[in-house]
Amino acid sequence: MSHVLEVEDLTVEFRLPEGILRAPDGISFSVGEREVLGIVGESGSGKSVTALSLMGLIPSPPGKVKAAKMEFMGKNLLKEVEEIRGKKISMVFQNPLNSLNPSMKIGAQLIEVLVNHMNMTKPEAKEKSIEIMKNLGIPSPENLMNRYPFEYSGGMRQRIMIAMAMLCNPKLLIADEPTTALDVTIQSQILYMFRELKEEFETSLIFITHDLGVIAQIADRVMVMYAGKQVENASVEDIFKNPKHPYTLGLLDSLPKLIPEKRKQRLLSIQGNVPGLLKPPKGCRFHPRCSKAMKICTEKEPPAFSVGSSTVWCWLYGREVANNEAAGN
Ligand SMILES: Nc1ncnc2c1ncn2[C@@H]1O[C@H](COP(=O)(O)OP(=O)(O)OP(=O)(O)O)[C@@H](O)[C@H]1O
Repeated sequence: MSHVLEVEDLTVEFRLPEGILRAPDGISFSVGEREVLGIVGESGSGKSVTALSLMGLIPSPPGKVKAAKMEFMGKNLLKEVEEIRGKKISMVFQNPLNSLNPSMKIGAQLIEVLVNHMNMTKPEAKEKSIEIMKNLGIPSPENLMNRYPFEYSGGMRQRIMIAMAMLCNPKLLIADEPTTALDVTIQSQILYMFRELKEEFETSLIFITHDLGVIAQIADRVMVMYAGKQVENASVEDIFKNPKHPYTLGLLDSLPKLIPEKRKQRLLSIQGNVPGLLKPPKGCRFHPRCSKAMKICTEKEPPAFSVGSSTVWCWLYGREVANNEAAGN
């Protein structure tokens, strides 16, 4: 699969009065054409900062983005993000009210994006906006153009934001917890819309959530983050059927309905809290909460280990590799 996005060793450093906070801290990942990469992890793991860094939206100071590679369709995002943002990469946030202008009619907001970014005339922009909303299954788009955001429910506003993000036909859409504020029925409708959109517009998607249930419905590949680090990167099938990292197992434990009874017995529930990132634990950041932690986990940060088609940052798999090597296999 060819990649639209390749990221190597991405770190965002915040220089704060209390010290330096790094989240994400040295993560690498890629997104293939029409692939949905789900990023999952507890609050504060660095999911949003990762997304904002791809959009060039990290406030500086205090933030500084560093990466060995941050390439989007052959362009260096560290240098050329201004030309790409809002056109070839767009983003949808959790709260559409913060992104929509409350005092402007919806139609005027959509038209403005196309006039400014795509050099369209107003009639062309109006026609295109209506076409995109129709493609996304938004009911009565002509009528909607003459209304204000407050006249619609949260779910409909989020649909409008998705239409707005799709106006310039982006190759990559980043959605940061876009369904978190919505009730479950509306949430599945919006997830369905994202799935359709991928096919309709041939767009790749980065979908950020703290909810593995949502990941199960939308992602092809999953990056699990913990305290600024990635701990596992695997296909959605492997994450659910053959999870590797004790943290992934712990997250799955909170989803009893999706897990066969037998496996549930050996899963761990995650005790404790995500550590403060100003002074993260030495070695593996998850070790203070991990029932399988070994001495090495408290001393040395785990490198990436390939296990089948998954990549996992955990010494449990390093031990296997080390033992195999010692046995001469
Ligand atoms: N502008 C900023 N200045 C200082 N620190 C920041 C800033 N933005 C984020 N951080 C810190 O970076 C870390 C990662 O935050 P981030 O918002 O990416 O987490 P998250 O995984 O998206 O969590 P949530 O699910 O709560 O949004 C947190 O410790 C946060 O306090």
